[in-house]
Amino acid sequence: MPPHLRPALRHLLWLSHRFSYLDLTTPRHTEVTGGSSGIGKCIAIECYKQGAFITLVARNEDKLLQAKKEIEKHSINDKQVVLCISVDVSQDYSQVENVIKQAQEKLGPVDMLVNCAGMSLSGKFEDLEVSTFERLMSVNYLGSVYPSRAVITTMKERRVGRIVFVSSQAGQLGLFGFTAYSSSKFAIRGLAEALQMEVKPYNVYVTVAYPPDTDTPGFAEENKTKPLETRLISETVSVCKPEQVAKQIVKDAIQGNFNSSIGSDGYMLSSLTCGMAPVTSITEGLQQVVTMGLFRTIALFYLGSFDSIVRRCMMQRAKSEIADKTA
Ligand SMILES: NC(=O)C1=CN([C@@H]2O[C@H](COP(=O)(O)OP(=O)(O)OC[C@H]3O[C@@H](n4cnc5c(N)ncnc54)[C@H](OP(=O)(O)O)[C@@H]3O)[C@@H](O)[C@H]2O)C=CC1
Ligand SMILES: CCCCCCCCCCCCCCCC(=O)[C@@H](N)CO
Repeated sequence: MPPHLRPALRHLLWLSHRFSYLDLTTPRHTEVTGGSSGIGKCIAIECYKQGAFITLVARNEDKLLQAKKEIEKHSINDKQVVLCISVDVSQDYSQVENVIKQAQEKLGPVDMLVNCAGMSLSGKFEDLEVSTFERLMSVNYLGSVYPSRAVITTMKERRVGRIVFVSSQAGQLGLFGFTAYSSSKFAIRGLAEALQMEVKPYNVYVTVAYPPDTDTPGFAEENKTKPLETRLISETVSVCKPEQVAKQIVKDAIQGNFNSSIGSDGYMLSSLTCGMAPVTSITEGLQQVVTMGLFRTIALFYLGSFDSIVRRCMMQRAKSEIADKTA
């Protein structure tokens, strides 16, 4: 057998025997950044319903307390705890490390970390402030690095752990209006792929979720400033409920799947953009191999329609400018 075939076969064998289910009823300590609103709050509820202990991380204390109350309604036993931590995950690493240490002293080592704190701002490249690029990179990217960095050593030592990153469909393709947002979400994928290769031998599994537009307070905020082009392009895919997105993310995370996506567009996008991402099952790998050409063909049609939306909007604007001048 050629020598390079041997590790490949070993990998296949490992895939077919892999058993890495994380049982949240044990109970597990799950920490959710951005857990006070939207997708993060629904993820916390989903884990709580399965018996986990929860730490919520976000800045605004009122929102945290309100979310805590809402989550506690779903308890399945009277030992369950919801802890709230108010911190900005994007500012100071030592502060993030400190508060996570305090949470671990109270509820034990973190078994699952969900990096869901994030924000989106859209606009044409030249209209976005330079500070917006810095802000989105620090919240969406560094805000995922800091908490992960703070828990990874203990996870490796214990040979237990899940790290979930919430990227976006806009972290799989670049769209009009998302120069600042998309790049911060693409960055997460690079981090996740590299980290997964490092921690897999320690039984720590990384999941990257790529949700579509989801009906949350953050989405409503984003829509206030969305360019027409961005709105029309993203309307190609329907808006999801945060509960549905959260269910899928938690399911993929406890199964140890690297990729988590929603719906048929989500499935196609993830398959098409799998690149050198780690593969979690033989079926997944086979599906990617078989569907690649077909999905690229479908994608060419999508790209054509996106380009024509952009061109139409440009012509429309030019027309109304001329009308304004002549009026
Ligand atoms: N909704 C959507 O359409 C989609 C969202 N996503 C991603 O999912 C994640 C959640 O989105 P969504 O539920 O809509 O967002 P929301 O705006 O509803 O909630 C965001 C949460 O993150 C917290 N947060 C924001 N900034 C910080 C910070 N610097 N430090 C600590 N906590 C912070 C917020 O609390 P506080 O403000 O009090 O700090 C809040 O709990 C984001 O990463 C987003 O990019 C991905 C695809 C689609
Ligand atoms: C075979 C190929 C299929 C291609 C399908 C392409 C569909 C593209 C639609 C992209 C929508 C972008 C959602 C961003 C959501 C987000 O992150 C913000 N809402 C955050 O607030």
